[in-house]
Amino acid sequence: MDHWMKLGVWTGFFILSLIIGKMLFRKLQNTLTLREIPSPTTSPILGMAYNLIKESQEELFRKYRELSKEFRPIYRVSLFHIDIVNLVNAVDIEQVLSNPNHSKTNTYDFLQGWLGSGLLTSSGEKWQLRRKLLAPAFDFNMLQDFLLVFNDETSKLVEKLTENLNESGTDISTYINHFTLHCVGETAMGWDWLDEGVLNDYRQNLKRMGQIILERVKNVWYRMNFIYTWTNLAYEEKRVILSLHRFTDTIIRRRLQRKGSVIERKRLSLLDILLKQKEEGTNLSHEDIREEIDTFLFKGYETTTMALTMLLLLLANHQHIQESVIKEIEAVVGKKLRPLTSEELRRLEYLECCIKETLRLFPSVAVISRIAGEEYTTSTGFKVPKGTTLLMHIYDLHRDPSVFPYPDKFNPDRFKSENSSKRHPFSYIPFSEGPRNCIGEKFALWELKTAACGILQNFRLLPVDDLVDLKFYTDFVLRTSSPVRIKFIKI
Ligand code: HEM
Repeated sequence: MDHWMKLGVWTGFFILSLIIGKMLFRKLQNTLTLREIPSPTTSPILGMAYNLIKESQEELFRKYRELSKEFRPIYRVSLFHIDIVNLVNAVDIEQVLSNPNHSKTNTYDFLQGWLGSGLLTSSGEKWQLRRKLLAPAFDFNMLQDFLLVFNDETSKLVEKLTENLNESGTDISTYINHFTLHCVGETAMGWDWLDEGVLNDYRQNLKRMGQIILERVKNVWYRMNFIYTWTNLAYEEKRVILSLHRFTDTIIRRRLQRKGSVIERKRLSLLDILLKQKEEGTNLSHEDIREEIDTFLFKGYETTTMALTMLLLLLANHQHIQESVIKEIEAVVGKKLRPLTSEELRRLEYLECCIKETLRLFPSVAVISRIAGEEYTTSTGFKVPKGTTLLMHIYDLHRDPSVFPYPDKFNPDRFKSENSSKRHPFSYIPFSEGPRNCIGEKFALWELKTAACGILQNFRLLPVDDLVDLKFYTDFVLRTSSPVRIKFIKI
């Protein structure tokens, strides 16, 4: 090696050391800044990673609830060397959600193989374009079309429940899953002609996809792409994604093969809206369309399943509240099952309070995350460095006793306008808030109201299991780990 070459190597080595040194110094500085934030005592090196590996998902869910209670409004946990800041109060959460510089975390990257960079997973300019493109699919006129689907599917749900009445109670998951998947499937793609067997496979694949992502979130090694790629789980994920994509591709292709322009169809689905935009010159590839359809299904299916399940369970366990809802339905709609109008839905105000209270106690999306895009100071004076992972625990925010007295009690009156108008706007956020709030909020409310109304016109709901015995866990959606049973008494 000649003199100049040696000099070059040493200079390179020196510059690299400087860069690494600077990074380590910044990491140390950030760690010291974050150490100011209160934190539970955990395993010294592993931190919460120890709990992630060792404990069941139900146990972890319970542990986080305890931490939120003990450390409200803010606490820090660590996973090996990574510090995570947990927020449990309205002011701090507003600070994060209303600032677009705080971006989504890499947990959303785990979804990219399946959902590409669609509305949920994209950011910046691409997200803005997509949000604008999809907004017409959720406007009042489209919702009126979607209501036709909700009405049809409610009739089928009531029919199925009637055929399968069970003295010892019905495990409602099969029925609710079927209802919500059909609602979102038909409104997204107009798939009313689909075969049940194909749908069943699709449902199984969706479920497995959720489990795979949970495993990636839980297992620190699986978070590292260069290790994950070589695992059996990654291999299985590829297979599941292939099936999910094949399903959506087939539907898009079949729709395109139908005669005539999509603009001429009367009852439109989200797919029609996107194809219409393409016909009118918007630059949308087949993959772009598929990723939005898949996102719609992913976000619209299990969130509403959980909400409807918990609404029925809470009503079964609170007979006097169920009676009041039934009285309202009789006054607004009558006793006989029939298609509802949007005006009738609007007038079912007490039912809406029950849905809101259900989503307060059991928000389908229990936690959302962001990466701090810039350094900022929390309401209680702690500095949060740029790049910090932030978890916002909607579940615990909704159980803040200073905002919701007797927080564990099911009390829909909290949402009557006279009781809720003075609350901080970020103290109740089941659909999130700020620019990245849920685009499907109205869709979900209309669907839930239609189903609950049809069911209560036909059945009295009685409890089978005690609510306090239910165990929960969460991945992208809140879930129960045991079946939810209700006794349906036909009237
Ligand atoms: C009870 C039902 C629902 C709940 C509780 C819910 C909740 C949420 C929450 C909390 C977010 C923010 C996620 C985050 O920031 O990480 C979100 C986003 C989103 N939701 Fe929903 N959702 C529901 C139903 C639906 C439905 C029915 C659809 C579509 C049909 C839908 C589509 C979306 C989409 C596309 C986003 C991403 C929006 C964006 O980033 O611009 N959701 N939802």
